[in-house]
Amino acid sequence: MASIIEIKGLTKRYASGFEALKGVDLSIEEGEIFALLGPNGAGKTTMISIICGIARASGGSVTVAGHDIVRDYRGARTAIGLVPQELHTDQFEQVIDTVRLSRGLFGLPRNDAYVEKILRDLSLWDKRNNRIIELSGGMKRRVMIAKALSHEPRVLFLDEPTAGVDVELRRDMWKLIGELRQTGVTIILTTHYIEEAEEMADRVGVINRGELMLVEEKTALMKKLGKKTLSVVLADPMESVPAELAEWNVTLNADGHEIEYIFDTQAERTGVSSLLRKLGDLGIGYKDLNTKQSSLEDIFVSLVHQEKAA
Ligand SMILES: Nc1ncnc2c1ncn2[C@@H]1O[C@H](COP(=O)(O)OP(=O)(O)OP(=O)(O)O)[C@@H](O)[C@H]1O
Repeated sequence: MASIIEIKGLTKRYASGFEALKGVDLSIEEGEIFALLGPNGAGKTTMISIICGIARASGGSVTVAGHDIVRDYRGARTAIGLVPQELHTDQFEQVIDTVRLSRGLFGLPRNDAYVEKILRDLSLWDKRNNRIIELSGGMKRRVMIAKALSHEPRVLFLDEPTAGVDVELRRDMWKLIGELRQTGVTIILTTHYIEEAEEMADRVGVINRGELMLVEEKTALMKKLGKKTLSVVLADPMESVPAELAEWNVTLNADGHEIEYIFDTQAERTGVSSLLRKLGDLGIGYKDLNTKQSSLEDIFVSLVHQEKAA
């Protein structure tokens, strides 16, 4: 797949001297959904702001659809739709007018059929004549997306698309973003919800303290770094974990019916069979065994720990 964004050696030092980006290299492929995942203050918004021409880089280069963001700002910016973290738009304007206006700001001729399509895609067509102030929070967010799409960009940036929204709305947003991808637009979203990256992204970049710690296909990331948890459902409850199981570092659940063992699927010896043998030796019977994959949350926590230790 061809890349649509090329970021090389990107740095950002704020006037305060704070280094928010410390040499980021990243290439985004056309048509993918890329999640930039990181804790508060990691540098996600700074990176998006630079790519979108809102903030100036201190060093490095970025091209969007082949246009250098500094030398050919207009070309780069035209290829981008940005849905910022904060919702700002004229509250008294009608939905359809605000979307038409956004398109006009890019110097494009009026195109009622296209505007109708995006409003329909975003389930806003029925509300097209409403003033923004009359819409619910979720609808307002969708208006921001419609505005960002109004000039037919090739890349859509969503800066924390579901920050502060309830679970139901978050699921709607995920579905919507999945549908937008079907239209061929490349989507880059920032999030600190691991669940969100896990749900939607093709690839995930983990950023922490201005450094891109890793970029991986989501499934490969899960496989590579994923640990698994083995749950052993006991035939009879235990009061405490026998000393003989200390080397596996197992935990006993509150009612004593289940023990859990976390193991590395990539390790030469996972410890699973030796644990089960030991249970047999100790005469501890079990009724069921389950394993489950660790989430990105676990992966992220272990990455940050590894970095701290280094
Ligand atoms: N104008 C500024 N001047 C100085 N420091 C800044 C400025 N803007 C951001 N920073 C700092 O740069 C770092 C990165 O901020 P940024 O907003 O990019 O993080 P983020 O990953 O988007 O975080 P969040 O998830 O909280 O939105 C933070 O430590 C922040 O305090």
